[in-house]
Amino acid sequence: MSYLIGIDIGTSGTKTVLFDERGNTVASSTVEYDMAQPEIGWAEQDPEDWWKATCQSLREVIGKSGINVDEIKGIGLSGQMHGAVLLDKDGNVLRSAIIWCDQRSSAECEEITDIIGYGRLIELAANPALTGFTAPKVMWVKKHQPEIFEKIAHILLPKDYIRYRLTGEFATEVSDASGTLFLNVKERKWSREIVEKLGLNIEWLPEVYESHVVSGKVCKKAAESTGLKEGTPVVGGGGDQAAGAVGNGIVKKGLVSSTIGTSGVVFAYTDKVTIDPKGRVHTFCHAIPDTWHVMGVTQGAGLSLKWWRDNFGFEEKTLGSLTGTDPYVYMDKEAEQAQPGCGGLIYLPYLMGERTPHLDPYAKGVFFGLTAKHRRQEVIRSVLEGVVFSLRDCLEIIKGMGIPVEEIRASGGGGRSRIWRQIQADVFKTDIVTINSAEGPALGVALLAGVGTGLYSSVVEACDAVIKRVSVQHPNQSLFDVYEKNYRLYTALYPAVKDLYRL
Ligand SMILES: Nc1ncnc2c1ncn2[C@@H]1O[C@H](COP(=O)(O)OP(=O)(O)O)[C@@H](O)[C@H]1O
Ligand SMILES: O=C(CO)[C@@H](O)[C@H](O)COP(=O)(O)O
Repeated sequence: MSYLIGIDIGTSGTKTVLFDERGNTVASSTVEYDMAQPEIGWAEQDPEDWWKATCQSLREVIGKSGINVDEIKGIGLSGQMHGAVLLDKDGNVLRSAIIWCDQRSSAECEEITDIIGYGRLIELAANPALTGFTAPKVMWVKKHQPEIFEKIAHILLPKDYIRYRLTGEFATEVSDASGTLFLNVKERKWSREIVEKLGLNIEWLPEVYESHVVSGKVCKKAAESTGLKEGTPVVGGGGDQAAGAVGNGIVKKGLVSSTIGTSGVVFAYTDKVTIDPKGRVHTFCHAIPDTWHVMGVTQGAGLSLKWWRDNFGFEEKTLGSLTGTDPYVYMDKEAEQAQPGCGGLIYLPYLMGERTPHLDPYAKGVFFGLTAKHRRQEVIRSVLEGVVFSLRDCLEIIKGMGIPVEEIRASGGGGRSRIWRQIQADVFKTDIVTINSAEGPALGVALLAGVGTGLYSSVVEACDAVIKRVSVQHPNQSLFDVYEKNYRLYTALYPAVKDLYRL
């Protein structure tokens, strides 16, 4: 039997999954870590934590499965996108990684737009400068930490730092590279013009591969730390959204995924570069040659529920640890006890600023319409509903761009929740489908590894062989009016308060 491994360097933890060649999960392990917030709107992680989590989860997966590591034919890497990992000439990490949801670089976004020009930036990078992306983070370091900037010899994305530790190679692939703002997204190669105009060195950027291509092999030192066999091939892999899309079979026109991880993402496949002139959704390379995707991103999706659990969910955490049940499951049950619409309580999930549709790093969370009648149950449910309203904002823009939306597949940690999926069906007024695997990004990059090592002839063939629909939740028409009323209120709230965010 041949096996494939997918490793996903998520924001809340690293998940490693061993699959058999038919895409069945053989063993899985997740190791969590923290996100530091040194200031409001800042977000950093220590790349060493990702590496330790990768080693531990690989050892656990290999141990649990009991397989012979010779049978692992390939490894794929997926990860949270956009983070800036800065290394010196000897490969040492220069500072904590500034990650995707960090909002400190709005001045640098303006500077980048002035230097390159908005129109030219869209022509080259297909996207405007946003605080989420890598380039503004590097420019922030250039301005605020010149002593670190002058030592930079390599700029890597989170999963590509893990690739460096696993293989010793400096490499990335097109889907994740798209989120740096350094890539010419149409031509699928670095834009020398952008990099040099920003006063950076193109030599600092790694080799860019297509996502299924073998980028290196597990080195001796990494084999000792992880239990893998030296020489195991590691393919390009994908940014977690493109990887998750492959793992959900979003590899054809009309298919769309709605993912609730730490962030929330509505992702649609396209066979040509399709750009929102207002830049509210991202246009990136897909993990399949000659294809692209658009995606709307809400910053605080699963993060909102995690924030609630960590700060107010003492009861659910206690119950969870007593019974061995995930506290989120208790929270789902509580949300089920509240009426849809939450008696007019509306939540804006802008805990880490917002990308789609507002592109506003200063946006903040709001509970609107609280009354003495509201209980804990309504508050939890309003968080679930507010996140889905934000995903609907993403979906509306994608539809408005003329991209066909024929089937929506739920994914991510939040996609495991039946009630969160039903709210999506009711608010989107469409069926919500689940597939036979919940491993999303890890499965996606394992399939890419299968293509790169010859087990499959193409990504589409791999997805057709492995991914099957298993459930459909239909929208409940009787709830359309209540949700429509709340969604209208939701969309009116941001314009009403946005000027106050900057005070
Ligand atoms: N049973 C559940 N019900 C509702 N939400 C859940 C459940 N399990 C996980 N989640 C949500 O999923 C999020 C984590 O999703 P995941 O895809 O693992 O994140 P990431 O890739 O960002 O690390 C949590 O923050 C939580 O909000
Ligand atoms: O910034 C984006 C996509 O543009 C996020 O999707 C990150 O890639 C983090 O993902 P999760 O940790 O939520 O999976």
